[in-house]
Amino acid sequence: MSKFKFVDTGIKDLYIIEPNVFGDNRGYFMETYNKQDFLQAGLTMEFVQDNESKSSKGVLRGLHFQTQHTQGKLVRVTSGEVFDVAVDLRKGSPTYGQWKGVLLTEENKKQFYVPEGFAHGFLVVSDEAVFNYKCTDFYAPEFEGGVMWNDPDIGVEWPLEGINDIILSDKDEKHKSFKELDLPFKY
Ligand SMILES: Cc1cn([C@H]2C[C@H](O)[C@@H](COP(=O)(O)OP(=O)(O)O[C@H]3O[C@@H](C)C(=O)[C@@H](O)[C@H]3O)O2)c(=O)[nH]c1=O
Repeated sequence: MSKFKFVDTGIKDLYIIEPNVFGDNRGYFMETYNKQDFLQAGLTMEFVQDNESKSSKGVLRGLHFQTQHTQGKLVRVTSGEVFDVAVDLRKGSPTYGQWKGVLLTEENKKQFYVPEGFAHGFLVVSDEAVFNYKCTDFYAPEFEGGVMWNDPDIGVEWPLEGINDIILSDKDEKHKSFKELDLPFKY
């Protein structure tokens, strides 16, 4: 029996994954990844890099992708809360240009699998958040790309209530618009 629930998002290959949490008088235990269970659900990717970042409220990291060494990302939050977003950038996909957002929190322990060919980003909605993720390919800064978080054609509905300032990196201030992108991703 799989220790995970793989929830369809309406976008092919993009999943919300809910782990089975075993609580007892000591606290809890959960598996956060299990190759066999993922394989059984049709998720055949292999991970080669694990990352962690910490950010304060209002930090928005995104929307990122790599044009070569494209990365699938299995993401989760171990402290705090973020609104996590994936945008389908695969030409020929029936959901090309569409986005999906999910609240990932320390409490709900949800994970999001963002496959290759998607832009990915998140907004921190708690005072601080620690973000952890596994990637299917290595960081390749020479192939880094991004699209503006507030691109009007993508139209992500970020939960901005209670957030006075959006905090971006210099890199994230300068991304192109969706219309200006010329991407290699195929469905
Ligand atoms: C992403 C990454 C960054 N770095 C370094 C480069 C830089 O000096 C510092 C911070 O990098 P960045 O500003 O690109 O970090 P960040 O804005 O957190 O980038 C991440 O954002 C989220 C939304 C993603 O989807 C990730 O794939 C990644 O793009 O860390 C690595 O050494 N390895 C890595 O894999």
